[in-house]
Amino acid sequence: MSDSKNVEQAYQLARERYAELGVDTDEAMDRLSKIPISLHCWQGDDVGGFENTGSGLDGGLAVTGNYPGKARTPDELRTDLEKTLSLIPGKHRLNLHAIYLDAKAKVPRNELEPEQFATWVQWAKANGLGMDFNGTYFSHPKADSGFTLSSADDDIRQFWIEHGICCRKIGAHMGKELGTLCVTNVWIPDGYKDIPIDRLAPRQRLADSLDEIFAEKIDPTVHLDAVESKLFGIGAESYTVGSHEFYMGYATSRQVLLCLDAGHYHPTEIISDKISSVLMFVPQLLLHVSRPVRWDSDHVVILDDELRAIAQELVRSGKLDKVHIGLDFFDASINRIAAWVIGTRCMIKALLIALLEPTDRLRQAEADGDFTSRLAMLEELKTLPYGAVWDYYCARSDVPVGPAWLADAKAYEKNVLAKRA
Ligand SMILES: C[C@H](O)[C@H](O)[C@@H](O)C(=O)CO
Ligand SMILES: [Mn+2]
Repeated sequence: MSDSKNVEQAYQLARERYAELGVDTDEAMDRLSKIPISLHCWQGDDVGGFENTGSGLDGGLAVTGNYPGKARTPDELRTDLEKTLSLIPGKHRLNLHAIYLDAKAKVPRNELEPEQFATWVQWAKANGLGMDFNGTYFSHPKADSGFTLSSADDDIRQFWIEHGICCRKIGAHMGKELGTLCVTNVWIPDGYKDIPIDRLAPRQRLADSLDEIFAEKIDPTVHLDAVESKLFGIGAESYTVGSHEFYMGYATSRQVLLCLDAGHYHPTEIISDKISSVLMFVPQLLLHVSRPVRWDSDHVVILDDELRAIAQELVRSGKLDKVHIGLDFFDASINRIAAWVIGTRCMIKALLIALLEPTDRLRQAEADGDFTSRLAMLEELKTLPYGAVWDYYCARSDVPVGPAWLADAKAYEKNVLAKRA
């Protein structure tokens, strides 16, 4: 009782501080509550999926750690997601990969249909969630050569084109069923470990394959396509077919969404600075918010400078409605539910901080050439009591305030995860 009184009192003080700067904290919270984050299913089981083919994770991806209790079945993953979502304020989305099908019999990836994802759609409906989708072009014998949609082998390339076509149909079905548009993302691992002679031909084949996948027009109010670039992967260090330049050109010329993954660039490159440029040329963006530590390590997202900069850019640009915010990290060295909760709460917190900024005032200082005030204000804003607004937002959203969620996650670990040994 006294805790909630403290939260309320701290909020009222914070509200006044922000009001002095012309910022309406209630309005910021209302806007925040309408921004969905697409939670990636693959944090729950280390990108394993439920195909049960015995193929390990590949495609240049790596998950480190062996924390006990990972989800082994679709039901376990859904239960873990329910727990996770109960600790995060707001209404969000689920981002599912094709290898997370829920089917009794084995179904080849080039024959997948909405039927194998029916339980996921039912579950999403029951929980008021939208869904996004991804083709899985890795962890499969037909990806063993290191090439999929850009393969020189016509059979292999055809197999993956068919997979891409199936996935769009599944994504469109999800969008229709759930009444909220689904983004289906394409990421492929194709590349060479060592220096290639022909850099062009695989890229030409990739463009042709994508054109075939995207040939059928789908109602953009139920489904959109996205393509994701990458700098390199383990085992594909010298050449990645789907580079940034390739996909920037492809997405611009075909007017599909570009996916910016925070871990897919040179170590000092940041996606926050790309958002405004890219949005000038593509209709919408998909983000894979991640945290690269020295490489594309997919660490759990935290409230660091780049996360804050991404959120600021989305708010300041006024383009929140053109950007689909997805997460992409996987850490098997800590409690997986906690990893989801930490990363997602940080993403939402970063958006709240950005929404609490007196942007018009800062913009005016910049327009006036008063860079002294711009810098001074940016620094002063860093110590304003956004934590009190965040706590109040959690309380009014009926989720734990402050670190209280951790006890809940630990209890779940003891009562559920630990029993999965
Ligand atoms: C599992 C994801 O699809 C994958 O992480 C992809 O989005 C990526 O970022 C690959 O590095
Ligand atoms: Mn990604």
